[in-house]
Amino acid sequence: MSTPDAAAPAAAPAAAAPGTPAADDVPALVFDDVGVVLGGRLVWSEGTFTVPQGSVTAVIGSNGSGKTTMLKVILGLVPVCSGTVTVLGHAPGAGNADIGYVPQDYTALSADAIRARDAVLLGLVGHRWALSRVTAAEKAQVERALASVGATELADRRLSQLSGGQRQRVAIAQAIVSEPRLVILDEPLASLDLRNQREIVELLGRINDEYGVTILVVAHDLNPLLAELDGAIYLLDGHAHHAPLSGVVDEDLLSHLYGTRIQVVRTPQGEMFMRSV
Ligand SMILES: Nc1ncnc2c1ncn2[C@@H]1O[C@H](COP(=O)(O)OP(=O)(O)OP(=O)(O)O)[C@@H](O)[C@H]1O
Repeated sequence: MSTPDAAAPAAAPAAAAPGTPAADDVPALVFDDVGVVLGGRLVWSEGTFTVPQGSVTAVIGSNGSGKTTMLKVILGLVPVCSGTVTVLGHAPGAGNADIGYVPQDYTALSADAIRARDAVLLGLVGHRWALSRVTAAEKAQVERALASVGATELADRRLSQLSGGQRQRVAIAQAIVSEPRLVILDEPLASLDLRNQREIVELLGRINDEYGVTILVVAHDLNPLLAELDGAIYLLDGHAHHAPLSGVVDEDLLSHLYGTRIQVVRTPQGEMFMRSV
């Protein structure tokens, strides 16, 4: 886990027995008839789906449909009002050491004056920050995480001195430094230009390919992610669903989801993209 917020004590939804080891063959997520109420209002319900380990999955839906709430349920930060949730074989919150989290407002949450290397270190030893010396092995792990996101040269710079794309790399390094099995990112492409969007998506694809890490990413625009996606959790008409990519890239579904006519374009070169028409 990479943020103090995400490391908060889990709520206690009905779920799988805590302490069950996260075996490689358990699904990343199992939702069974899950619903969530916030402030007395049902956000979404009837969530019944399975997300396999090693997959890249988008979380999509219109503004306010409950995407961030979905992530908070998975992290054990929001209790469910019905159904059961299992995350890597555990109750939500119980297996958070296996989850890396990049919040939507990473920059706002992190102290701007902190150096990139120390921000990544927080993802590894945040729970005992300043309590004990950092070991050589932990320092090496931090350098590896920085290198794997192409941020070695940024290590000594303060977050306030980095561009949005550079900060997003540091945020991802912080999320993966503890070698999690599931990485959750809340709108990591928001406010990035097209080149940085492409680079971050390629980086997520590489983390998924090389380490088999399951990736869950909230996105408003599926286009930059299409090459890497296996499927999507979509929030539609107050219900949570999951479908493989072939099921999600459907003009009627996407038009209904976004409340505007969406056309799926396939080029003779085999490329695919969506546009509002
Ligand atoms: N703590 C809370 N108490 C009451 N209602 C809340 C709380 N947090 C969120 N909500 C409401 O729950 C709904 C879902 O919010 P959420 O942030 O999950 O949506 P979202 O799909 O991530 O939105 P966006 O795309 O705009 O970021 C919204 O109507 C929001 O106002």
